[in-house]
Amino acid sequence: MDTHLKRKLPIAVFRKPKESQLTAVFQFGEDLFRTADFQEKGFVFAPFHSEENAVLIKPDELHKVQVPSILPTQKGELKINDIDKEVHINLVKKGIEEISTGNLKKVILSRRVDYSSSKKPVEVLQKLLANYPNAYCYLFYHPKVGMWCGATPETLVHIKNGNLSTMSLAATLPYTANTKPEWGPKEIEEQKMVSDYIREKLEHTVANFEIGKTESVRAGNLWHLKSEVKGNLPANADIKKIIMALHPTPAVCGIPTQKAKEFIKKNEGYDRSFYTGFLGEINLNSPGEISLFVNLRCMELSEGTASIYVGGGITAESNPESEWIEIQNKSLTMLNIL
Ligand SMILES: C=C(O[C@H]1C=CC=C(C(=O)O)[C@@H]1O)C(=O)O
Repeated sequence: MDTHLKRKLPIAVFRKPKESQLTAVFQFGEDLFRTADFQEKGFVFAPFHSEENAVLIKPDELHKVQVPSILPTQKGELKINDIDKEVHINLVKKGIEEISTGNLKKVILSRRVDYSSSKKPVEVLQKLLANYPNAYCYLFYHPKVGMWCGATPETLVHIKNGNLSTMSLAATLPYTANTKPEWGPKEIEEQKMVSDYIREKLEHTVANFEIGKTESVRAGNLWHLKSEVKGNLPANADIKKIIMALHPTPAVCGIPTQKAKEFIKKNEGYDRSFYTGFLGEINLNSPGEISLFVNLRCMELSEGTASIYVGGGITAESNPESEWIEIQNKSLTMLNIL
């Protein structure tokens, strides 16, 4: 992996949640390929704004190894970056105002924070694997795209043997050991909006469509609300259409989707790039097997800088100060690694 990175060649390395196998996809040659219809074989990496097709890393060589067991890192003093607190609070207030006009029901508002870091990518990946066994941990590099890594708790879609599964994941509270979180109406509504959206998008395409019960799940130092979703695909299903119907869900964009997208583009004041896009394997193990995740709890690594991306769902009930604390807590997932 080190040699490949030194030669500045495209690579994607990932480990699925709760699994111990690490997969590395090596592409020889720096061509920038894109998927046309998700029928290709490889690893895809898609930005939030999907005007262009997702980047594809072709598996010129594929390696699967067991993840070496590494102990989780001891957490030291964390330096949270409070710069731009006012900027974010004002953005959230603007979101709440827009919701009060009836133009939007929900919008995810985010920011990017730069930290200086000289950590080697391999070391960052090792730490992600050791600290977040329940997350999808990855490292992605393409000389024409950049270097990204993360530990995401959110599935976009899995497809295998015609069975489809996804999840409705939203709402956040700090993780507390030994006690289950107490969710308020704001959080319950916030997550329900995601479930309703998925229902609307898939119910008529997928047979035996079913949304499971909502449960609290841990993601690092956070709790979220999650419902599992499943169904069966018809034999002639258009995979690209299904993926693009789910991306972006109101867990990362908002309701209604188009208006929320426009609000985000106009007001966030930075380019989300691949944050809140999606990534993962397509047809790598067998034709028709797809395993995609939403790019959350992630960072972009460039010379001496690690840029952490975080956001949170804003509804009519949101409190700007609490939303600020929430994204600070979310940024700890990556900050713990640096
Ligand atoms: C947009 C993010 O999280 C989403 C996923 C789970 C909970 C969320 C929330 O509570 O707002 C967000 O919808 C992020 O981590 O940057």
